[in-house]
Amino acid sequence: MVTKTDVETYLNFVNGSWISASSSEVAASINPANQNEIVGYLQKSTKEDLDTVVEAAKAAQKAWGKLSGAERGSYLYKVADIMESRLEDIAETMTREMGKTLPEAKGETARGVAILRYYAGEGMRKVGDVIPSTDSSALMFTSRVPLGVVGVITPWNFPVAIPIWKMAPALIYGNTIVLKPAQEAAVTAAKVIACFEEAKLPNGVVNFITGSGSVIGQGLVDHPGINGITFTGSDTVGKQVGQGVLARGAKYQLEMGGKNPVIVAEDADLDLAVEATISGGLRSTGQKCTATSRVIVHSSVYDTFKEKLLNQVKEIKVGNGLEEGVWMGPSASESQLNTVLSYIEKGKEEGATLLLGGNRILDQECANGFFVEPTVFENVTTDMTIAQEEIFGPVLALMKVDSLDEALTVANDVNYGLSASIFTTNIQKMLTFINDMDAGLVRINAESAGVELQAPFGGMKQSSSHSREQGQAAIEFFTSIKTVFVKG
Ligand SMILES: NC(=O)C1=CN([C@@H]2O[C@H](COP(=O)(O)OP(=O)(O)OC[C@H]3O[C@@H](n4cnc5c(N)ncnc54)[C@H](OP(=O)(O)O)[C@@H]3O)[C@@H](O)[C@H]2O)C=CC1
Ligand SMILES: O=C(O)CCC(=O)C(=O)O
Repeated sequence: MVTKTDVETYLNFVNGSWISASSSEVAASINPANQNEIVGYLQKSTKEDLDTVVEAAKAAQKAWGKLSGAERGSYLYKVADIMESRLEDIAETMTREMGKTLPEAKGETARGVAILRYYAGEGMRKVGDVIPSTDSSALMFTSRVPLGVVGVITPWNFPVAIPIWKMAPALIYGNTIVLKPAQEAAVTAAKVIACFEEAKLPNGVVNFITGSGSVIGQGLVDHPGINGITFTGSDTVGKQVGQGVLARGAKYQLEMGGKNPVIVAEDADLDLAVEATISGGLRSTGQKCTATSRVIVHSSVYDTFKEKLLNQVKEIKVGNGLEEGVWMGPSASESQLNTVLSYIEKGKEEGATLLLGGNRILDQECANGFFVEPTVFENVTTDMTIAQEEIFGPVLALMKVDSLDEALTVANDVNYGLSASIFTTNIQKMLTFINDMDAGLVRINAESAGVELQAPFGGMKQSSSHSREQGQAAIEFFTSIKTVFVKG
């Protein structure tokens, strides 16, 4: 039975104050490890609420943009310190709200802190170049200006890291922001915003509004007061966001799906490859856009690799991510669980062989949650749905090949191109893979997941809008270049 007692209601954060939505309606965010537990209630905001939020962000932008980068950076350093002091609470909320294990949630929150400090430092770095003019008495240089108000639309799978890796660069380069987090992780996002509140950024610089994707997400996309949208989420919604923003001439950046392969060559260190396949594919219950989902293995080592993999996957402890010793939590929501189960059914129908898992876990401790067994298929061919579509669940598809050429053909035979790994000890194979793999991140002897905050992140093909986030690449989206010509 669901009880409402002691459950906090989270408000929108607008112009420096927490306020209710005009609808007076709230939506519950529930714990996917125990659907009877409500983690918090969130505002069901309306288009009118959104207008107020955008107005606040717009009004604050000029003064914020005029601060020096160092001044803006000093605010981000404060936010980082506050978030670090609240790491335990934020991480625990994340685990309760979207299911990833507590150590992963702590790691992600620490990463959020590090991203804030990285971009705080960016406030002191160069933003332009001096370019020689053909006129010898003139000075020509580039400068960067903020876009204005940036709409930040984020998913539930990295409820701290993704909002921060979008908000921190937006802010350091002088934009103000409106964050609309995914409903399934909005309590965690509210706790992140509370760190910005505590750091006393000027009113209106950071704003937070919850509500449905179709009303508030789409409302941001269509809003004339929003100068740029940065989005991470599904392929379908991402394309809709891009088209909507383009239609009114604003700027957009999309990070969408992946169908990431790992190639295991005949000369691979198989123990390393097994460990990385499990970590890359099943950590966070497979809910990473960089998760390994296709495991392309050379026929000469296939049987040994398979046996080692199955032996280790069988040992995975699934359960509530708050409990010590649990390696894999639940799917983040009932709808995500049903999506994963329907892909597993599709895999069976289309002729793949189910080697392990494949079921919802309904035993005592897991009965009220959205748990699914770690699942391994073999005899998967590239035309099958489970070899083509992003599952976002703990499902590995084994595919047998006879050469690196064949492995690369299979690996590239998808619409996505986010991340890819190879396990090999042969330098020539490494170089061929680096050259011929169509992915924004190519990783050698390392799992497909794992992003470093100081390096560009983004995909090829339909994984992104061909832009890059994080590191210094972020400046390209969050600013416009101004070319200045000064005649002496
Ligand atoms: N690449 C990645 O990192 C991610 C990929 N995914 C993929 O997407 C699938 C579905 O996940 P889901 O969370 O539903 O992803 P969505 O793309 O639906 O959601 C991402 C964000 O967009 C918002 N949104 C929804 N509809 C609109 C709209 N019309 N206009 C603007 N914003 C909108 C959502 O709000 P709200 O939460 O209120 O719906 C959420 O904040 C997963 O199974 C997975 O395959 C999901 C998450 C991350
Ligand atoms: O692998 C990571 O750390 C980041 C993945 C990511 O951006 C995502 O899943 O949305």
